[in-house]
Parts: sequence; C-alpha cells; structure tokens
Amino acid sequence: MSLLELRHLSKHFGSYKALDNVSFSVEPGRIVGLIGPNGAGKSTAMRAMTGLMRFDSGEVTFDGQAVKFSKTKALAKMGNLIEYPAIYPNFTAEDHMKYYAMDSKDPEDIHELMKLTGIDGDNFGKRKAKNFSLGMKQRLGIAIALVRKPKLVILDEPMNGLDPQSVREIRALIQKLAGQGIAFLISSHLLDELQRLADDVVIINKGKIIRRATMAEFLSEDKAQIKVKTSDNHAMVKAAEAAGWQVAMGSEDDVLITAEEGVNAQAVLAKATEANLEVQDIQTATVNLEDHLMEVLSENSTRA
Ligand SMILES: Nc1ncnc2c1ncn2[C@@H]1O[C@H](COP(=O)(O)OP(=O)(O)OP(=O)(O)O)[C@@H](O)[C@H]1O
Repeated sequence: MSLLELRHLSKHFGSYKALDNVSFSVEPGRIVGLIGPNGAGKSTAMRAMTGLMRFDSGEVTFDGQAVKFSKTKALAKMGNLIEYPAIYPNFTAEDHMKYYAMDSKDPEDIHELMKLTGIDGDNFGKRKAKNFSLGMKQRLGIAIALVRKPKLVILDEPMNGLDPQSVREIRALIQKLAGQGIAFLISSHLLDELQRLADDVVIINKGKIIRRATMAEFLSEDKAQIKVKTSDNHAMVKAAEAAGWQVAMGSEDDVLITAEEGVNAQAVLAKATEANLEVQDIQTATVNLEDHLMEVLSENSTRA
C-alpha cells in the first residue's frame, strides 16, 4: 500500500477546474517532485491532499486512512511547509522546537532533531529568529515539520531564495531523511535542483496529471544530442542526413545530431573526417529535466 494515495481528485473554483481527475501516489522513503507550469494546480493539490482545502470529488488516503478536510487534524502525521509554521521573532531555534513539540503527542527528541537539521550550531545558538537568514528559517521550518515524526513531508518551493550553499545543505538533509524512510513531496520551479533530488516525478498541467515516472525513466525518454561545430556546418548536415541521422542546424553556429544506437560523438567525428570537414568542437549534451519537461508540455498542449 502506498503511503499517500490520491485517487480521481477534482476541485473547481467556480467554473474553473483547478484539479481534474488527479491520481498519483507517494511511496515510503521516496522523494517525489511535483512539477508543472504556474497555475497548473500544484499548490491546490498539496492543500487538498493535506486536508487544508475541500475537494469536490475523489479520495485521498494517507497511511491507510482517508484524509478529510480539517484544518486541525490535517497536519498530524504529515509534516508540511505549505502554510509556513509561525516563526516567532523573539524565539530561538530551541524555543521553537520546544513550543511545537508540546502540541505533539509523541515528539521526536528535540536535541537530536536539531542536530540532524543543523539548527544546533553556533550560528543558531542563542540567536533570535528575527536575526535568522532565509536559509536558517527554511531549515528551522523543516525541523518544525519533523518534530511530529512525520512519515511524509510536503514542501512547497523549499529552495526559494536560498544561496547555493544553503540549497546544497537542504538537499543533503532531505536525502539523509529520505534514507531513514521519510517520504518527501516537493514542488519546485528549480528544475536543476529537482533533477538532482527527486526519485520520482509527477507532472501536472492545467489541473491534469500528464506523467508519472521515476526521474531516471522520465529523463531516459529524452535523447542526448551531439553538438558539433565544423569548418562547414551545411556540409556536416548533408553528411548526417545522408547517413539517415536525425540532424538540425543549432542556434550557436553548430549542428545538432540526435544520439541513438551507433550515433555517438565518435561516429560523428568519423563522418566529419570522411566528408573532409575539420571538427572545431564536439560535445554530447546531457539530458536535462527542464528541456524534457518543455517538450512534454508542448506535446501535451498540441494534443489537448
Ligand atoms: N482560492 C482560489 N480561488 C480561485 N482560484 C484559485 C484559488 N486557488 C488557486 N486558484 C486557481 O487555480 C489554479 C491552480 O493554482 P495553483 O496555485 O494550484 O497552481 P500552482 O501549480 O501551484 O502554480 P504556481 O507554480 O504558480 O505556484 C490557478 O489558475 C489559480 O489561479
């Protein structure tokens, strides 16, 4: 049984269908990226699945139990940073942890959790939250989300506004916790970051789920490209076409050849030599989540 399961969830705002028959699941210990363009329905789905918002039809189960609309009960077993926990300017990190642990029946050991989330260091110490940087607040928010020993943590844009060092630290923290069996559902527009972090992807567009896959499966749908610059790019295109390869003129004074079986950088070099062309530069471009997402979204809107 999945830890979190959404089945045929629909939600209207007036006549606007913000969620249209949305189904997907999250398994224990998996980091799932919920991705889609602005207004696709990510926050609506997150709010509905945590019981923060009523939905019109469908069902959500979490840890074997139906999730119902209820502001108070919603957060009991899911740690969530959709609606940020209140951070009090005059509280230290430890004050926050004690405060939030108190309204939990079975709190995690506070000091261990502070150590795990890195909010126990000199940087935090006796400092009050009004003096915390954004990264420190984000980290504190994650620690608060964990104080109830959740099996699933839902994070809406957890990396927003963080510097690269903090992004790296939060990523390592999430990976460490996932390694301990905690599942994460993360919505983010920082796709490079999600590509590094997520095990699975769920893609939503205009309220509909258009793809569910592991990150590796999703990326493997996209073929790598070989980018080559030669002494005569037009002649290179002709030679590649003659070989039956998929080829196009690139935007950077280069030629783009789709990699497939038998078509790799070495084969392209050999082909250029055969055509008496001088190769000035050759690179194999790695597959990237953002590019592939764009392709999938554009296919989806052509079909729709
Ligand atoms: N309370 C509301 N009342 C009316 N319309 C709403 C409400 N909340 C969301 N919407 C609409 O529902 C759609 C989905 O919004 P949602 O915030 O879920 O998108 P999102 O994928 O989270 O977008 P973003 O990436 O911009 O955060 C949008 O068109 C939005 O305007």
